[in-house]
Amino acid sequence: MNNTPTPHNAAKPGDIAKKVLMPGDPLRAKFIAETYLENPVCFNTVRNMFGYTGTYKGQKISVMGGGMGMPSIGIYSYELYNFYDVDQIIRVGSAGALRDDVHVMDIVAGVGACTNSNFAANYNLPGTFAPTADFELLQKASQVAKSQGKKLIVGNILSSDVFYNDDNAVNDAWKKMGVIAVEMEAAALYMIAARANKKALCLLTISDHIYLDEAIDAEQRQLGFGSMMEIALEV
Ligand SMILES: Nc1nc(Cl)c2ncn([C@@H]3O[C@H](CO)[C@@H](O)[C@H]3O)c2n1
Repeated sequence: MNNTPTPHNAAKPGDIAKKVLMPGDPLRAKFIAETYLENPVCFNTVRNMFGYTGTYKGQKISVMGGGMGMPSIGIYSYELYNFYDVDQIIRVGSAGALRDDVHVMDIVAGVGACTNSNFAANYNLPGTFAPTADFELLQKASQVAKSQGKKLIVGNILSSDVFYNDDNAVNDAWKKMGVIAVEMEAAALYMIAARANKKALCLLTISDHIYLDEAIDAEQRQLGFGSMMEIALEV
């Protein structure tokens, strides 16, 4: 470990567990810590990107917000992997469905993350990098979901730099390739993990549908998120 604390994370060496859950919203990180972890201790309040470490079924685990967008999760995940010796980060987020057979409240695992971002330019590659989830984490999540009697939809997702598309035709283009849903962080997390030779997985609860008129209320959002959390905590 070096450079800790960082400009973005006040945690000291040893404050953070090897396993980290990462929602986008730091208030969601606070909720997860207070709801699922025993004796949660806050290790970061820099920029209000809250991070906590506690135990779940006796195992040390941390939860920290990653923010919205690839630059943000790129900073926090880079520091966790490279400066705090974190082994695995599971992003637990929300996404908008593209496929017609995917609906709000469904739980999705991104085996791959397409992107319109230029994030990979950082690595000076002679071609197109394929950001992918760690197979062991994905396999475990699939097993846990099955043991909990839950459907886990596994496939390609899209990490977009844009929430408000100027031309929604872009959604049609991604949909024709079978992309399940759109969010804004997974591709960067997968690239940062690959470069650091660490593990990452993105689990998503579908909160919107780009094409179908489906919406969920706050209670359903909380319920759906909880169902996904019950999987993520066991991976
Ligand atoms: N582009 C986009 N589109 C839709 Cl329909 C989304 N639904 C949830 N998100 C996620 O929630 C935040 C945006 O509200 C982002 O962090 C993103 O990962 C979405 N991001």
